Amino acid sequence: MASPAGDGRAVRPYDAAGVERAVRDLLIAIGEDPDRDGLRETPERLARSYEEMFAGLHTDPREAVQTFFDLEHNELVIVSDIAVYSVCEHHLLPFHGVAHVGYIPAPSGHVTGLSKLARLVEAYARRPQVQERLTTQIADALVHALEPRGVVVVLECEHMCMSMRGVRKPGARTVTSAVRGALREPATRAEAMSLIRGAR
Ligand SMILES: Nc1nc2c(ncn2[C@@H]2O[C@H](COP(=O)(O)OP(=O)(O)OP(=O)(O)O)[C@@H](O)[C@H]2O)c(=O)[nH]1
Ligand SMILES: [Zn+2]
Repeated sequence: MASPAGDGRAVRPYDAAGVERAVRDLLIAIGEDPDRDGLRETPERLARSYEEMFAGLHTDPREAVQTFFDLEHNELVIVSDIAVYSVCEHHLLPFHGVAHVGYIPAPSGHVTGLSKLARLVEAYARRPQVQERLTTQIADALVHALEPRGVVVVLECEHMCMSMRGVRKPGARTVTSAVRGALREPATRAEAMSLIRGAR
């Protein structure tokens, strides 16, 4: 156990061979033949896919926000409709949708590159997640990196575990938000929410 991923957790290195073995066992357990033509390379493919989809376990996502600009802007900056693809930790099925990320820089705080907000979303999304934690982690990482006056993060996602199985309600949208600092004030929060809605 080593390499803390920015939140104090000890994380084992990615074990591709272990994933391959597990996927082969899974195929057998569901009643499939892992040696038939179409499935022979599936354990290796899925091991490669998981390495990509769970790469955020092995990085400190906060490193995504380390480009700062010396520019004065004391009002809202919002990047909306950032595509989100993550995996729910309950069923290991995808959830996907969009993130809207905004902040108000502090006079003495940092302004970062716009793409860095999307990189931050991406880094935390590439872990087994629940939508609430993903939302909170993005907001708290921005507070930590930028020391802004305020932060707002809104995620709107559809969970495949609710669409293709279980309750089977395709199209149901889960909306989560995390709001910090000055953006908790009703007027500022309302402005942010109307800008997010207006961008749609
Ligand atoms: N709060 C929260 N719940 C989630 C998230 N992703 C999936 N879930 C829920 O996790 C719950 C797991 O419920 P369980 O009763 O343990 O599992 P289950 O029998 O498969 O539940 P069903 O999905 O209702 O069939 C379900 O209600 C899912 O909808 C998420 O990001 N946040
Ligand atoms: Zn789920």
